[in-house]
Amino acid sequence: MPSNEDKLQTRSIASILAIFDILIAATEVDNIVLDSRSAKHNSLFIAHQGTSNNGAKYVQGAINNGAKLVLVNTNNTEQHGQVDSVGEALIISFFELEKQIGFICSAFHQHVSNTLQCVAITGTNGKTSVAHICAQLSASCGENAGTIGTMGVGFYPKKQAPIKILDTINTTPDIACMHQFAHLVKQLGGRRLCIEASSHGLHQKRLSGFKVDVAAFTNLTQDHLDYHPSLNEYAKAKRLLLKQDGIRYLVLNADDKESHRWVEQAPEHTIICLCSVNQRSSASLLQAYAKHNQHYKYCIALNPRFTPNGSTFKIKSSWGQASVSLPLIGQFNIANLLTAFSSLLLQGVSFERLVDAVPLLNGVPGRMEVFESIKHGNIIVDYAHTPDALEQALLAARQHVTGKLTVIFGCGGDRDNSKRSQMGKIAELCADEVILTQDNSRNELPEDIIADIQQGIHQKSKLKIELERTSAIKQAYLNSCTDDLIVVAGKGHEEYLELKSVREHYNEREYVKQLTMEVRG
Ligand SMILES: CC(=O)N[C@H]1[C@@H](OP(=O)(O)OP(=O)(O)OC[C@H]2O[C@@H](n3ccc(=O)[nH]c3=O)[C@H](O)[C@@H]2O)O[C@H](CO)[C@@H](O)[C@@H]1O[C@H](C)C(=O)N[C@@H](C)C(=O)N[C@H](CCC(=O)O)C(=O)O
Ligand SMILES: Nc1ncnc2c1ncn2[C@@H]1O[C@H](COP(=O)(O)OP(=O)(O)OP(=O)(O)O)[C@@H](O)[C@H]1O
Repeated sequence: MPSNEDKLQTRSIASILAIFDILIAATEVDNIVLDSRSAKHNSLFIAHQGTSNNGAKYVQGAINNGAKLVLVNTNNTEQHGQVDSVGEALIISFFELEKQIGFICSAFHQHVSNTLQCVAITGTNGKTSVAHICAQLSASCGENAGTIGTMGVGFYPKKQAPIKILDTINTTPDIACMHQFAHLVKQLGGRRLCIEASSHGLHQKRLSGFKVDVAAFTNLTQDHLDYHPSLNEYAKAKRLLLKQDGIRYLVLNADDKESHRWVEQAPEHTIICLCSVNQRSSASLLQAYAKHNQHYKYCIALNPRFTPNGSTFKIKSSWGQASVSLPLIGQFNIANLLTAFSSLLLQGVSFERLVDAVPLLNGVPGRMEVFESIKHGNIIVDYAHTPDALEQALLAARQHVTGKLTVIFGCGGDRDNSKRSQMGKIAELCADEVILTQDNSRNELPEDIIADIQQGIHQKSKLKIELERTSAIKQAYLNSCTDDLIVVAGKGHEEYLELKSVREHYNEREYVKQLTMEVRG
């Protein structure tokens, strides 16, 4: 496998600049970066206007790190193409640079996104799950697929175990990284790319120049109100995905009322697939609707039955119907499956092959991941960190427990604090015991965050507080019986705890695995 450092087949930067009437001598750059800290020998650094800073401040830093070429914005047409030198580096002024960053990065990477079947997923919850389910199904059906999102850049080769290529800081990385990572996936033999489009990423245009074939929307509930001024603005940011280049298909969650606005604003000629895990009534309505409108398809799940390890249900769709057994916990994973399934059907993957691939699915690490125990209750490690996700996770867990359901969670610091008491309320309502602990408290005191969560909890008899996360898990575990279930929410796959702005190593999945094994032995 090529490492991230390997040189990719890229286009000459001089030929790209020539499109904009900027003529420079043949100059080879190895990569394009928007962050001076990632610049290396032979990089092109593009000074991008961010939300709080302008990349122009970091030109010298990029040059110190080895950047050979730098593009900086000018609003003066006469300065367009002006070249200054600093040591051996060239700094080129570019008129309205911001509008062309996507094109430049895309052209440098041979417009790779045009050559991949790209599925972009947005929504408050389920993006990572859908992206990974989609890539896994694709690989099982014989088409290698890559993923870009919260879990970094991944690759699902057909007939082999998935590969983690690299970690990313953001769910939706910056423009230069998006094109570069897509190129890596292509280089590994990827035919499909499943990407997570976060509301921040869409609002900050991190998908500029990226061609998307299928846009999928999972759901909308409250999150990120520290960044978006209102829920309406947050919803609008998500709908920016509709403006992405190349969209031919939309996959929408018909059970979420926000989907109506997606339908209203859908680009002309897109084919829309409506998914539903709701009751028969809505399902037959969708079916009838799709029959009378050639722009609509449907994909619905009927009669779900929950088993200890997942669910069985019938899929009815514009492409056919079949009974399936899904080895993932929770009703929301049925919805996630339908979204991934429909995206692939729209792109021409065979219904029968997809149906055969469903029982082979593996869960996404840290998403409703069950650690079984013989002597005590099982533990589920989950990434729920929004009110809706916590509710869905606990409702799902309830379907798999006969004894006591305990939830252990905290909330992140320096982020939307209005969700804290709501999460407290949901925990009290859906679990028998609530243990509050620390999450990534960042610059806040964990005690203050816990106090905010407690505002939503009235039955104090249900409540325990244990600041130290592993102690909270251990205590709950040792006090549990075999028919009890413990859900530890918030950290999922992450391998750190961010306290006082310092990231300490912390791997909850490893800890829980050890704990359940130790006591077993
Ligand atoms: C608030 C926010 O979204 N910030 C993101 C944003 O930063 P920014 O626009 O403020 O960048 P900036 O600091 O103004 O810098 C401007 C430019 O200078 C560059 N720079 C900056 C510093 C430096 O030393 N050298 C340098 O070259 C930056 O790379 C950037 O190109 O653009 C950066 C590059 O794309 C992101 O890394 C950064 O994410 C920060 C780390 C972050 O925490 N973002 C979170 C809120 C986020 O985006 N989350 C979503 C997922 C949300 C979800 O869970 O659904 C995500 O997609 O990750
Ligand atoms: N379709 C869904 N609806 C509601 N909750 C969901 C759904 N899918 C997953 N969840 C819950 O949300 C949590 C996060 O899931 P996932 O990582 O797939 O979402 P995400 O949108 O990628 O989140 P993030 O943007 O924070 O990375 C899961 O651990 C689970 O508890």
